[in-house]
Amino acid sequence: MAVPELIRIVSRDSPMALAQVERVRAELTAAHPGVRTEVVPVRTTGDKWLGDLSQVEGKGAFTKEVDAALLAGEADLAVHCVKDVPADRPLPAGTVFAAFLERDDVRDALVHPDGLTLDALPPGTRIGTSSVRRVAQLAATHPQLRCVPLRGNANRRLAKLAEGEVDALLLAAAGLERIGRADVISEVLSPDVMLPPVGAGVLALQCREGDTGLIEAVSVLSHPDTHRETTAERMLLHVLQGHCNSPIAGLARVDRSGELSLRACVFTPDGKTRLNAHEWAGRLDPATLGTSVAVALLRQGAREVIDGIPH
Ligand SMILES: NCc1[nH]cc(CCC(=O)O)c1CC(=O)O
Repeated sequence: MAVPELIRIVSRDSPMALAQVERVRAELTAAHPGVRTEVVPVRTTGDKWLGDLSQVEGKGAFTKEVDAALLAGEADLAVHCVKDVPADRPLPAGTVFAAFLERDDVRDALVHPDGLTLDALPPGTRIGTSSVRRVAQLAATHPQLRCVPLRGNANRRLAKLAEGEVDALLLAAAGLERIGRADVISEVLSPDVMLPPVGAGVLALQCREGDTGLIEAVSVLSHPDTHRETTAERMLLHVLQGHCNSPIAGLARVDRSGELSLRACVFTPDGKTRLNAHEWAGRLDPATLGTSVAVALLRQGAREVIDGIPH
């Protein structure tokens, strides 16, 4: 196998994204000593536009410019948070996932300056989050709290918290760890309290379809159980065909015996309706499990819930 001498890696230019690239570089050079890597940072629409994401044309606000650089040949390998890669459509034509890295923490975390936990927050506490998934679940379990729209990368959100624009934040624990700020976490929320989004904590490596040498070289970084979980979760989302305003959560897990299961929820924005499905794969392959759980949710009325939300 001819490993390319130089691999140019494209990614968003946020501190979290660049930390992700460093992990990929470290894993690549460990697997292929002697390989050189170069970083090609790009700023995406999602980084530039700090308003409502549903007002940005189409999905993929955090991936479009990265994919374009890959397709234009300005880089050879793209690093994405799977969570930010649209699952309702195929990957951009001419590109493929070459690997899913071992999954990090999937859970959301509460950041409160005085270290309070979610249940201890006083009524009216302003929680900075623009995630419809977080807002819906919080509305259901903690209606006394107030969600305030807040966008921008994790570092900017922490700055806004410090400035007093909000009283607390909900952020992915994995993201905080990546930027070296796990110290601000006051509580890591169990998936039973806050079910994570599809693809939480997973990094994907994407290549040009024809780049077979690179695809083969990069595929050694792939983590088989993460691949199974991610495949089930993304198929769920593909079948459900949600939109930017539809709160959907989904978490697949491979347990100690190697069994794959998938739990997923579809909510109304106020959290008052919560459709729930949980299935074990048994003899089903991961993608078929994703379809099966989606169909279970559709039978409970997920289509009507999703289409009934303005977008
Ligand atoms: N939408 C931004 C984004 N994309 C992925 C992560 C977290 C890390 C991950 O799940 O891979 C975050 C930040 C957050 O939600 O706090």
